[in-house]
Amino acid sequence: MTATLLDGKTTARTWRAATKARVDQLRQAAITPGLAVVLVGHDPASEIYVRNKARQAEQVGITSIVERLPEDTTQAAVLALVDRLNHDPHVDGILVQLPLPVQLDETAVLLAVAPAKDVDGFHPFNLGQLWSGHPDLVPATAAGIMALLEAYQLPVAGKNAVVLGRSLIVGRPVAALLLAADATVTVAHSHTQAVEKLAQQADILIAAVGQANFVTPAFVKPGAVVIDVGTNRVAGHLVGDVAAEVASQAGYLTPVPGGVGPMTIAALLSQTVDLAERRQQRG
Ligand SMILES: Nc1nc2c(c(=O)[nH]1)N[C@@H](CN(C=O)c1ccc(C(=O)N[C@@H](CCC(=O)O)C(=O)O)cc1)CN2
Repeated sequence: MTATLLDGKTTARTWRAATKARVDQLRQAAITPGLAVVLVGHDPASEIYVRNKARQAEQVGITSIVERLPEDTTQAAVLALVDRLNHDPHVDGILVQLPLPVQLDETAVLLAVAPAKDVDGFHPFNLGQLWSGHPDLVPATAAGIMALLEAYQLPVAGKNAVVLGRSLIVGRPVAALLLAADATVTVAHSHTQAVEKLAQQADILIAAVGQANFVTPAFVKPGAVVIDVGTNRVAGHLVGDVAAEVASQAGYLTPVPGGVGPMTIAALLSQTVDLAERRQQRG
């Protein structure tokens, strides 16, 4: 058996086309969606992701502003910028690219983003909505994973899902979304005992640990859906958290690159347009 690959690149392209159609509608009503991206410092991976976000936003007709701040920026300067964006009527969505330089308090910065413009869904208000079973603005990678499962008509309700990793960006929000979709969810992390055995119970296995080739065939129930969220650079190559041999054990598998990554940006753009549509409804 060889796993069916879940093609995030193609699925994201289709999603972006739908998003563009929504932008075209808004533009007829003289509304142009606006996305502000705050990038502090020069993390090379963040530079790539921010460039891709801005380029793809422009391709679907969203105006994107990238606000760059130097590596040694103070907390006060970041908060002042976020406050300005919170009050800018042309900005529908604000995101602060993570990780932030060490001198900055990430929690305080994310708290400063107005919940109604929190297109990344990291504000405690939106996380509270998510965990209380009423997801609204949700973290993009988690939304992208759910959209990919839906695009391939892979059922979630009643399935056992195991999430490897408990990060703010992926593990926690995808666990909440799987729960909201009626899966039985287990979150494993660095202190979890017998993680292989636990993972073997999964119909849906989400690998978001940030360790190349962490998930071997011994983790995978034959036929399981395996979602690889890893973006590890090994000898200049991008590799996931899932070892290549898993392809002969899983039923469905996301490739890296070309799986979850493109879906993350497609989800972000779609959610930016959700916010612009709300602006239109407010009149
Ligand atoms: N504020 C945020 N920061 C970060 C997030 C986030 O959702 N919000 N997620 C990650 C990085 N990320 C988006 O920001 C992201 C990661 C990967 C990709 C992607 O398309 N990957 C491609 C490969 C690209 C490459 O060559 O590196 C793929 O997997 O095919 C998009 C977005 C951390 N920070």
